[in-house]
Amino acid sequence: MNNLLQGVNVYLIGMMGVGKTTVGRLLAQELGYGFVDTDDVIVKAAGKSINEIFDQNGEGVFRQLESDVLGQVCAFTKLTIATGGGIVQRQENWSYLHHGLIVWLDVPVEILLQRLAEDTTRPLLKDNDPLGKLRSLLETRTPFYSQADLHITITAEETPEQTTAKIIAAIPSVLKSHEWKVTGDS
Ligand SMILES: Nc1ncnc2c1ncn2[C@@H]1O[C@H](COP(=O)(O)OP(=O)(O)O)[C@@H](O)[C@H]1O
Ligand SMILES: O=C(O)C1=C[C@@H](OP(=O)(O)O)[C@@H](O)[C@H](O)C1
Ligand SMILES: [Mg+2]
Repeated sequence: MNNLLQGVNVYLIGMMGVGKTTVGRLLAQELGYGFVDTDDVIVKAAGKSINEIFDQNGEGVFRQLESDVLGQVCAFTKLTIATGGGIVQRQENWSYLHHGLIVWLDVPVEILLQRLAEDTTRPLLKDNDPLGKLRSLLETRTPFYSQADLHITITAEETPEQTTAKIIAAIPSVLKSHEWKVTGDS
């Protein structure tokens, strides 16, 4: 698989809680790739949590940091990159994402809510109606997520390992048609 990808980066996109960070780490191991989480890089660079960035500096500052990080990581190869759920909403980010293979992880919002019920690290979910918030974010973002090269739907019972295997099985189907023109006769 690694040979087939020829070092092309893999970007995981999708709603908060779909498992981009969890699956991204596993996928990187399977591919023999490095792993980067854009949220982690932002937190380290800013020296504060995502909640603190949103509270003290505002979402706009967070989004600019996110674009800056994405612009920097896309200069590297052999990376699996877990992005934040809102990265797709800035047009400029797509010019970075399209350097690699983009995988949309898609989980029903009811499952996302269960997974994130006790979570306090996602500022956008501090809402009186978190399910409504997730639904409305998904509605806004679906046209963007749909631009991914691969759409992986995930069921309630699926483990991160199973999702990782599904992504790996699906990658060959998109490689040949893609603009990086990854070569290979078979
Ligand atoms: N396949 C899965 N099944 C059950 N829980 C999962 C699965 N994948 C991720 N989780 C859990 O859901 C939460 C969000 O996962 P995370 O990887 O941080 O998602 P994202 O980076 O997309 O926001 C974490 O608590 C994680 O342990
Ligand atoms: O959906 C979003 O806008 C966000 C998702 C978060 O990352 P995850 O998708 O990894 O949860 C994080 O970037 C921030 O809280 C904003
Ligand atoms: Mg994450």
